[in-house]
Amino acid sequence: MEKDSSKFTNAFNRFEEWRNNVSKTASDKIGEELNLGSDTKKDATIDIEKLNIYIQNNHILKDISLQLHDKKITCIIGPSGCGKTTLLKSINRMIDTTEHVRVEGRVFVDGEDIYDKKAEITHIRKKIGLLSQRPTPLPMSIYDNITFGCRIHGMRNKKTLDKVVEKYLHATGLWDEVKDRLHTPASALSIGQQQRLCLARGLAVEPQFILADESTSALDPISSKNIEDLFMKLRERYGIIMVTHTLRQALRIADYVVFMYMGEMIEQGTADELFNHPKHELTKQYLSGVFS
Ligand SMILES: Nc1ncnc2c1ncn2[C@@H]1O[C@H](COP(=O)(O)OP(=O)(O)OP(=O)(O)O)[C@@H](O)[C@H]1O
Repeated sequence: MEKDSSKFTNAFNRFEEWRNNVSKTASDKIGEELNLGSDTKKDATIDIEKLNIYIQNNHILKDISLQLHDKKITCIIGPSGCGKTTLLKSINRMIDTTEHVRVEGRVFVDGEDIYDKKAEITHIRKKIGLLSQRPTPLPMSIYDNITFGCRIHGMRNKKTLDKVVEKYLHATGLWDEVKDRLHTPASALSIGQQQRLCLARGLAVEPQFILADESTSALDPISSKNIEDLFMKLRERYGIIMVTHTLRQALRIADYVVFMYMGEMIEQGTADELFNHPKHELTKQYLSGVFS
């Protein structure tokens, strides 16, 4: 049995090495092309205070208090059904789209209580973009996908919109791949390209935070690595909060980790604290594969 598992680990490590080599060119290019300009953006935080969420009277999130950091990647991990996606959706009020939901507690984004009666949802979602599990291009051209949010927020000038399209296609390493077909349907792009386009669309409205819900799980290994590399670059400017099922992915990219179990936040800390010195027995069991 031990022999089998070491065979598996060796095969996995060889696969990772291959993937790193194959994706190196693409990832170098993203590094070169990602020019987001000088960073004058002030650091923001997300403060979650005693958040409880009930769906159809089931207590889904239990008394979560947590601070999420700007310019860092925080990975939310935990077994299936523990509430990771619900937590993510509660941070930009996507949870409001769930039927029979009740929210108690408060979520402050850059000091603003997003559950305050006066809070404006469009404004909140502009501050906190969401990248879903599967790419969700709008049924329109590449160009219109990127400018969609900007137009909603009142940007009309054609030259400014052209600049936005070029900037964020560069930022996501897509410019060279699509610059000659900006006005063709986004649906014709590969799945990996579509996911980068969705990220470019989210970035174009200048959010403070990016939420990513297993955003690489539907992608092939190379496209998945490209998105990971992008996140590593983007954290110079944005706070990224990412739900992942893959512990190896969290190990590769997380600055902070939050471990959840059955609706509760069991443990949180820096990646080093949580992976190398977990305090809670449940965290230790989860990391060692006792349950998944
Ligand atoms: N719209 C809904 N109606 C009823 N129950 C829901 C709804 N959305 C989520 N739940 C329940 O809330 C709990 C948490 O779900 P959630 O999707 O947040 O978990 P998760 O940790 O992201 O799971 P997974 O890793 O499998 O995606 C689950 O028991 C789920 O069945």
